[in-house]
Amino acid sequence: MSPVLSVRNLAKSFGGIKAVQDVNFDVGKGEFLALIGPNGAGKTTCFNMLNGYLKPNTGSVKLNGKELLGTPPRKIWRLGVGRTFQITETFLSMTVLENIQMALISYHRRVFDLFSRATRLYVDEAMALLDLVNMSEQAQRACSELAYGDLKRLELAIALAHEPALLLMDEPTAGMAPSERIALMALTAEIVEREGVSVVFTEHDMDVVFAHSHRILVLNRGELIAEGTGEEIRANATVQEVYLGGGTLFEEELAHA
Ligand SMILES: Nc1ncnc2c1ncn2[C@@H]1O[C@H](COP(=O)(O)OP(=O)(O)OP(=O)(O)O)[C@@H](O)[C@H]1O
Repeated sequence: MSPVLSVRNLAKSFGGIKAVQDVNFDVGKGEFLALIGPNGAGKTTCFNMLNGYLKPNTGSVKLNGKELLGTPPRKIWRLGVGRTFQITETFLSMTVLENIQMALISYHRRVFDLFSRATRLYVDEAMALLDLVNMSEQAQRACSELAYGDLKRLELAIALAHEPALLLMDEPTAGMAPSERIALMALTAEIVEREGVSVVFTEHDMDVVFAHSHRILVLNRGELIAEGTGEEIRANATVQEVYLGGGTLFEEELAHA
């Protein structure tokens, strides 16, 4: 089956810093792919080139065979590359349901004059999305009252509102307690399976990475140094050297392995 995303020879430098160098990988339909690496490895730079926020020096990024480079971020989003956004202050004052409705209204390019009218739009679709992240019972709650983990689930539902083919999640569990991280990614994995969405995520917590990803890509100093299943990555000597040398979380993980 042809890949959903195909990345070839992707490179980006900032002055003398080679943030990403000659990166190549594919993402299959329904694949849950982790992009890991020590601090400064180039993960965020890679993501920002995939979603159009950063222009690469060289390379090609194709979504279902269509070249994305040179396409503005909003258009890339419309073509099916989604990302999770943090819910900002304004949206925190709205209810959970209203937040999803706003995402749907924006996706369907509906124009509305008064918010009172907007409250009637896309209720069923919004409830279905809330159901997907097990939050339908919290539909009428104000977002400002939500626990942090619930807010993250809501952000996931919002990202799914435009039915992306590929979802990019840059450190989706940042700031969460370890048990919450596992739960959020377990839910994401379940949705990936059920809806056939492809996901690429970055994550510093190796327990989360090994628990749920189908495949792992390892970046170091901008270069892809390894690719494989959790087991293959754990056993990879180059990866161990990079992480042990860097003294990161991975060190603890390897000690427990
Ligand atoms: N806008 C920028 N200007 C200059 N240098 C940058 C810029 N963005 C990233 N870099 C540099 O590029 C390299 C890769 O950074 P990047 O943020 O992509 O790494 P990362 O793997 O996401 O790191 P972290 O895990 O710490 O978020 C780093 O050396 C960083 O300092």
